[in-house]
Amino acid sequence: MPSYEDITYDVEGRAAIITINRPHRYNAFRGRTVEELIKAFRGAWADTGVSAIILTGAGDKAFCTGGDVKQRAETGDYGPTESGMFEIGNLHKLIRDVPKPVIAAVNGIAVGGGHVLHVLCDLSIAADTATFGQAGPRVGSFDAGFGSAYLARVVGEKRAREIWYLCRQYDAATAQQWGLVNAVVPPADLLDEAKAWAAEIAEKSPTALRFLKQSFNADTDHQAGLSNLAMSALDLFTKSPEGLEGAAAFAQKRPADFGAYVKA
Ligand SMILES: CC(C)(COP(=O)(O)OP(=O)(O)OC[C@H]1O[C@@H](n2cnc3c(N)ncnc32)[C@H](O)[C@@H]1OP(=O)(O)O)[C@@H](O)C(=O)NCCC(=O)NCCSC(=O)c1cc(O)c2ccccc2c1O
Repeated sequence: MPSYEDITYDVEGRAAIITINRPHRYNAFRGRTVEELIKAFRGAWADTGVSAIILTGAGDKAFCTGGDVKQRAETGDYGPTESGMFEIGNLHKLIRDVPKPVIAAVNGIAVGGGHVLHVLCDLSIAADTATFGQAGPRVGSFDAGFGSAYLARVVGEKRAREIWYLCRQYDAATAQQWGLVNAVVPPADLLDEAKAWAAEIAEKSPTALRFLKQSFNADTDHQAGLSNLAMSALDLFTKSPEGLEGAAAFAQKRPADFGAYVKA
């Protein structure tokens, strides 16, 4: 069993429970977090005792607030990793490719890359205190891959554009009305509800579920190519003066000034 610093990994019954465990940073991910999430998802894939995977965040404030903007403001990247790579694109593909249903138990704020993670999960159950949104254009980032294209499949073009262009936070009731989440429950019931869904899934044919997941994915698998392109673009953009201004403004708790970057 690998030892983890940024996440916890547990198996209860036939459910693997993966928890992002950086509450001091509102469960924002750095390179190491992403690397550990990949190991955990691969472990759950390989474990024949696991029928479904629950992804959640530690504490009651945040599910995941995306990339660690403070780390980015300090070092210009998301910090060191064993592989030397920041593998968020591979994590996105893995959540889709693991042939077992992934349930997001959204226990608080899901924003930026954290919002993208729940969107990519097969199912989302939210605490009624959870909030949802994208933040990239406010902090010098964007996800022009699954984070925008697949989001538009889930909520429709107009709503996806609103979410990205305005960077607002939406409450759980709105998220449910928009089809972003399957169910909303009181915070105290969230994990039990997710486990109950996982137990219900565990009674079903794993082979049927595997084929169904692959079939649902097939229609949007071309977005993986778009995601590769988007991550290459993002790597360049987040190191540009415009991208760095967004991260610096967040870390310095001031509004970003992107005025110099408007192009004709
Ligand atoms: C999440 C918030 C809306 C919460 O606001 P609130 O007012 O409730 O709380 P605070 O702002 O006081 O935050 C509490 C505490 O947590 C720290 N924190 C919150 N979010 C982050 C974060 N993402 N990184 C680091 N630290 C965070 C915050 O600083 C406070 O700590 P103090 O010690 O200072 O008190 C609000 O916090 C917010 O808007 N957060 C930022 C959300 C955000 O911009 N996320 C990142 C978007 S970019 C991204 O996710 C991303 C994803 C990718 O996949 C990429 C891939 C490749 C390259 C780049 C990528 C990328 O940038």
